[in-house]
Amino acid sequence: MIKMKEVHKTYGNGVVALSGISVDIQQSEFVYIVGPSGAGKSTFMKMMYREEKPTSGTIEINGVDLKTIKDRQIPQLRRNIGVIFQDFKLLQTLTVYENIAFALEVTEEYPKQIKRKVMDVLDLVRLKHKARFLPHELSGGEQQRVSIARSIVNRPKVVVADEPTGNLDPATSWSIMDVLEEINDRGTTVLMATHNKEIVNTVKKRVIAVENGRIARDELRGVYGYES
Ligand SMILES: Nc1ncnc2c1ncn2[C@@H]1O[C@H](COP(=O)(O)OP(=O)(O)OP(=O)(O)O)[C@@H](O)[C@H]1O
Repeated sequence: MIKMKEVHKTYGNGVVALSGISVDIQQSEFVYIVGPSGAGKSTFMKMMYREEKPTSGTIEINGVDLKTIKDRQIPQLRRNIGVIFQDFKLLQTLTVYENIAFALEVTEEYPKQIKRKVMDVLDLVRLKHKARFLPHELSGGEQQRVSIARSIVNRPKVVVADEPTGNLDPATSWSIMDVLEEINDRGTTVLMATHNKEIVNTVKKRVIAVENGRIARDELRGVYGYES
């Protein structure tokens, strides 16, 4: 479902962030992207939702070639790919409910359907009771669960999570991991860039290690393999 072929990325300042990345990821896989700081993990993730374009090479998601896609088709692409960030990126003036509904309204759904879908995902992340809260009234873990709910409300086939536990304490990180595993069990492909050694070494999944912009390891049920 995700095919990267010989992907290179050189930023405008001349930094080579990725070189010669080729990888195949199947529907329903759970993949950790690990590697030292500055190795190219975020750049790899940004390619998936076309925040960045490759300098050369091809990326295909669900048969759609991201290189030839037109700008006006990007919103459609992004509805098929849920994105979760380390810093949640919730809209601070909107309630939990509104933050999630916002992601749906651009798809022009009926109000009744919007309500059902938002409450369903809030149920999944165990936050139905906080639907009317504002982001600043929630803990970090709760905010991340809202952002996960927002990322999956359009039922994307792929969820891309860039350091989703980076700002959270260990116990909260495990609860986020539970939610991501549940989404994955329902058939969604999950790509998670992380520095969380304990999670990677405990919840065994495919591990793709990026070092100096290249794939250094790609192992099923792999290990974190770095000191921190
Ligand atoms: N927008 C940008 N413009 C120029 N250089 C960039 C840009 N974004 C990242 N880089 C550079 O590309 C390289 C890879 O960065 P990237 O953020 O992908 O690494 P990372 O593995 O995610 O790091 P970390 O674990 O610290 O988040 C780094 O050398 C970084 O400085």
